[in-house]
Amino acid sequence: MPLVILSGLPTSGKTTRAQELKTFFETRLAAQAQAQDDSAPKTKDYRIHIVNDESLNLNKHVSYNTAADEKKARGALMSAVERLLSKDDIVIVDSLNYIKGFRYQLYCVARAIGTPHCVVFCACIPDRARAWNKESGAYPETIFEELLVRFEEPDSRTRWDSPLFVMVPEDKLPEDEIWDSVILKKAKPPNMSTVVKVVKETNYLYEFDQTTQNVIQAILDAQKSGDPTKQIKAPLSSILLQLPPTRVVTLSELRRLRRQFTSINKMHTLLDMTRVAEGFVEYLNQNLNA
Ligand SMILES: Nc1ncnc2c1ncn2[C@@H]1O[C@H](COP(=O)(O)OP(=O)(O)OP(=O)(O)O)[C@@H](O)[C@H]1O
Repeated sequence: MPLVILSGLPTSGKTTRAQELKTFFETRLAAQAQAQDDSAPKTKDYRIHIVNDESLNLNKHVSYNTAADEKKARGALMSAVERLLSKDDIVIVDSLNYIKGFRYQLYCVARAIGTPHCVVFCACIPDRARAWNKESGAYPETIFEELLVRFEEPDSRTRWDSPLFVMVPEDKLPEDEIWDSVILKKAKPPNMSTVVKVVKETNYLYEFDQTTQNVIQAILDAQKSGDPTKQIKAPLSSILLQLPPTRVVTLSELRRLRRQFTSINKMHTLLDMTRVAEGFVEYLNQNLNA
């Protein structure tokens, strides 16, 4: 049965999704068994496993410390997948899976035993994942920031990242699409998130630049004409921008923060422009008022 590879930034909601997926598979498989044959034994003849740091007794504060520690942790993950995956076992790999070469190796394990696979990408803006990490204390701050920079986002154009299901924390799990592609193994039309992604990639950086530039322009306009203590409504953002009340923000400062925000986020080509604008406003609120 299939291998489901989760991928996402640290503390972006992967384990939450893994549990949701497990419950979904259990419910749907049980309903299917019931519908097929009422006299069928009620015991399940399939197993569903979540492989993650917790199941492997790995400590995030240690596993990502050095390249050697990471290699060891990835080795443990890979061995568990190789041991568990079979025609009767669904394996959900709940880990960052942020290196494309590693996702390729996982895909090869599924191929080797002739079972389908898919990638579920938990897309989440870095600021939100950062806030969740602060709350949960899952990763030390420096390790969190390093992982953010190194993250290699899944790309549905590669065979090992396809089929790819992309969702932000608010999205409903695309249960039927996942079921069709990895359990029923129907030939899959590109899913909506994939289509949206491909369209976006062409213009993404241009739109990203325009969106963040518009936020900066809104600040400059407000500073020129208005009361600097008021909150500014920047284009596309429902989150208000709060300027520091006691000083004027310079253009070079804004440009520097925009460069930083761009370098952290430009890889995340799945964000729509509303999220980019709001992410940038939140980033400015944090950094201008620190
Ligand atoms: N949709 C959501 N809404 C609100 N909070 C969420 C949501 N998803 C996850 N969280 C919170 O974010 C934190 C991290 O969630 P979770 O453990 O699922 O992430 P993860 O990506 O598996 O983390 P890790 O990288 O540590 O394995 C938790 O404190 C959880 O409560």
